[in-house]
Amino acid sequence: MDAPVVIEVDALDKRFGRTVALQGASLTVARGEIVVLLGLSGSGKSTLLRHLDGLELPTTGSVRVLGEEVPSLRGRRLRALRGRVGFVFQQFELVPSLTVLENVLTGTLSTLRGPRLGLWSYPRSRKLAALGHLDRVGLLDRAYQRADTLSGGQQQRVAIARALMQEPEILLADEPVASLDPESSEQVMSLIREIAMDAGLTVVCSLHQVDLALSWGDRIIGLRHGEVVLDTPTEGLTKTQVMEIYGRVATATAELQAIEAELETADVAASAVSGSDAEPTAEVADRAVAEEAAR
Ligand SMILES: Nc1ncnc2c1ncn2[C@@H]1O[C@H](COP(=O)(O)OP(=O)(O)OP(=O)(O)O)[C@@H](O)[C@H]1O
Repeated sequence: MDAPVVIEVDALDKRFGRTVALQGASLTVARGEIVVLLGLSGSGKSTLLRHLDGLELPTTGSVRVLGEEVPSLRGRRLRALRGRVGFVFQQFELVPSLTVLENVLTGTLSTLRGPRLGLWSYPRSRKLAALGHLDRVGLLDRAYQRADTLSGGQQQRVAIARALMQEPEILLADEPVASLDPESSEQVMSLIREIAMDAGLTVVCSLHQVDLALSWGDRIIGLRHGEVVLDTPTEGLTKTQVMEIYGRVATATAELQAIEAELETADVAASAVSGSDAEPTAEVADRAVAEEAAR
């Protein structure tokens, strides 16, 4: 029997003033699927993900998640949905001055009454659960360390443990490794996949690297200028085919060249950084793209 559909987006348009962020985006995701949202910066990946959690409202179109029409949800019903959908962000969004354990515990706040100040204020069962999730992400020995003393990769693993506190059915990840070096990126992506497979989680993760999308996801949904231009399983798919699909929909040669340049630059930066103590890939890639643009 086919797995039930848990995410259903239909003809979604989103405008911010005169900026068109999404146009006619439609997709469905079945329970347990591990999907990559692939696209360049500005293609609408974050905006799409944010609609799935009710953080953005559509201009037109519909967004159904776990059977709920998300834009119509308010108050308690919206919080209940968000409790079933974990979110991991590019910049981790931890509270730097709190311990790792307290940060993980904040993942449970929506289910507790009243504010929580300090570790003692959380029920013991939650603390044990938080320690279990920290163990799962390999950071049990860092539980009492301040979050801002950890490396970027470790902070993202804490953010994953925090999302797991909700025991989500769906995990959304918005460029979770964009600010990490290649080695940490690989660890974090592997971890997300392992956890998803173990728990039968549905994952939608935005990325801009074609190679990573191909090696990590079961399926790629490609966005370009807010439109879905690709929706296909990754098995048997090659980078060249992905580029061809983007090429076919690119209206101007210059635009296609820009796409290729950005993807190539990211690859070159990745190989330049791996195995050395150079600066993180994303920064190298961003600077190279900026230099290219300035030429
Ligand atoms: N709150 C906002 N107000 C105005 N414009 C916005 C807002 N959020 C997104 N946009 C615009 O919508 C478009 C899509 O942005 P979005 O962040 O979804 O793209 P993205 O693919 O996630 O890019 P990135 O990887 O750089 O975050 C961009 O042109 C962006 O400037």
